[in-house]
Amino acid sequence: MTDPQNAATDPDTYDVIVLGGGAVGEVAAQFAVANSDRTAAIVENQLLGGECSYWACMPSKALLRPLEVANTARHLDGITVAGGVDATALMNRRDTWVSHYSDSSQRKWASDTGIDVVTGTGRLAGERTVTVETGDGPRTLHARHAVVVATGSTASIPDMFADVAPWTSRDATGVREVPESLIVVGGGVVACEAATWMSALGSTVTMLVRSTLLGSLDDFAGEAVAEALRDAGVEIRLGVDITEARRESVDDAGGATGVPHGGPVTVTVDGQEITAAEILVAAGRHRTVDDIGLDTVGVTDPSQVSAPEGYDGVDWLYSVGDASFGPMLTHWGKYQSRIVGQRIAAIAEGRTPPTVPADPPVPQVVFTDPEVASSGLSEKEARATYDSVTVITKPITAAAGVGLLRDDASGTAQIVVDDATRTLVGATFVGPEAGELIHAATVAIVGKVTVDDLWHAVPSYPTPAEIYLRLLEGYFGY
Ligand SMILES: Cc1cc2nc3c(=O)[nH]c(=O)nc-3n(C[C@H](O)[C@H](O)[C@H](O)COP(=O)(O)OP(=O)(O)OC[C@H]3O[C@@H](n4cnc5c(N)ncnc54)[C@H](O)[C@@H]3O)c2cc1C
Ligand SMILES: NC(=O)c1ccc[n+]([C@@H]2O[C@H](COP(=O)([O-])OP(=O)(O)OC[C@H]3O[C@@H](n4cnc5c(N)ncnc54)[C@H](O)[C@@H]3O)[C@@H](O)[C@H]2O)c1
Repeated sequence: MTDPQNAATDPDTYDVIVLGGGAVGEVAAQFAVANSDRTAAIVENQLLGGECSYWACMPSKALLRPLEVANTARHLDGITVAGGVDATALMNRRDTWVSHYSDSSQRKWASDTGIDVVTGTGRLAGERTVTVETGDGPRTLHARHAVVVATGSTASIPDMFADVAPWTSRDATGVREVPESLIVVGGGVVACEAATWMSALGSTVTMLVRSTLLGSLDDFAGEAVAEALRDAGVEIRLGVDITEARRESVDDAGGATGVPHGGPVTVTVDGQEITAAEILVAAGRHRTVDDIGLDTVGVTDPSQVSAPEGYDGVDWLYSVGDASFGPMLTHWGKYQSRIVGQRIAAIAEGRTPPTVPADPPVPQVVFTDPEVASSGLSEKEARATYDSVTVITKPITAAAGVGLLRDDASGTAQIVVDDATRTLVGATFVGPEAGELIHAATVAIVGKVTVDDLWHAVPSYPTPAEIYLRLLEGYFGY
């Protein structure tokens, strides 16, 4: 076996090994070697760039943005918009944004950055060691400094749906043949976003939701999205119980995505049968940590291997992104990767790693129409966390700048203030450009800016950001 400390010329020894080459793993490798002669390998068994680049964020937002623009244009007096959705052109746009499912530009980036990509399935095999099943046989890699687990997640398919070969989010984002009708199981972010574009593409969509839409956010967010989806023709059944799912002829099309997986699907929901041409199961995601050899390094509880501290004081093993038991969001995983990469670099160079704030707020944008954006705590979470909070809620159109964006603008803006420190601890916006508005709240929460100081941060007139002024006026009783 190679001695990791004396293997400078061994092609199988790297300073850092990243297991899993999604968008998050790439950033971990990049920051671990930046401005140094350190070496890194990323082990990847599908496309470099991972779920976000080919099957999640990029294709879904490529499909949703033109729909949002068209909807806005339809609601601006003074211009006329002809026609509806050109499904083929929309899917072509999606294909462009996923680089036609080729990772050649990502591989070029890795090569230009001095990072090796080892193609194959990797597993931890003892301390600082990763074995990889490559097309050319097995390889054993050694890490001088660190191994970062960035193996991501896969769609969860509850047992009830296993035999019907349902569509997952990969099929929905990769849609090639639009089913005439579609049952969507779930009321989370994937379900709401996919219902938006599948309905616009011409599918008759029925959402079967066991609780409410966007249940982790304050109620007004899910209610606004439900109303808009219903207006767009989506049937939404909330609080339902699905007891059976069956499909007479299953055909997985050789693993091809976005095409029918067989004949019609029938589900029994609250005792009643519903049949549709296809079914999309959007019931959350399962972290890919079960078969990656964590047991070979003594890890019995994968949730303990987290960014930024590493595992139980061990400074060579980290996990980031969807695999890390944190929020499953690309920007959050990339943030973890910057922290971990900087930490690995600092330790390798004998420096003290940068300090990291304990609980930075997690922002999220749901790209429905209306858009939903949140950062930090919901009202429910804040009330459970702090002794006393003040919640200020305004119609999003209370700022003239929002009303100007589109004639049908509607939605809600909310801030949550901790009364003890008079600082923002959460914000939620529903409405046009909500995703852009939320970053100011994130900055205020991270900076622990008091409402008294925010009062002097003057938003320009007439921009949507004036909604902050309305909220502060509400706080101060004007
Ligand atoms: C439909 C959809 C839309 C989304 N939209 C957004 C959005 O708009 N914004 C947002 O922030 N987030 C969004 N997300 C979430 C986002 O996609 C994930 O948080 C992000 O992809 C996680 O990145 P990751 O690198 O941790 O994991 P992944 O992207 O899953 O990458 C992990 C990689 O590891 C590889 N791998 C796994 N095991 C092994 C192994 N043993 N050996 C070798 N390679 C391995 C996999 O092939 C994969 O490429 C969306 C998710 C979905 C499903
Ligand atoms: N814009 C974005 O940032 C974006 C977009 C898509 C996905 N994502 C992320 O991807 C992850 C996965 O999204 P998701 O929507 O699949 O998960 P989710 O956890 O947000 O929602 C899962 C939904 O499925 C329901 N569900 C779970 N098990 C079920 C069962 N057995 N039967 C019926 N319903 C069931 C839940 O009640 C919930 O409504 C999330 O963490 C999300 O944040 C982010």
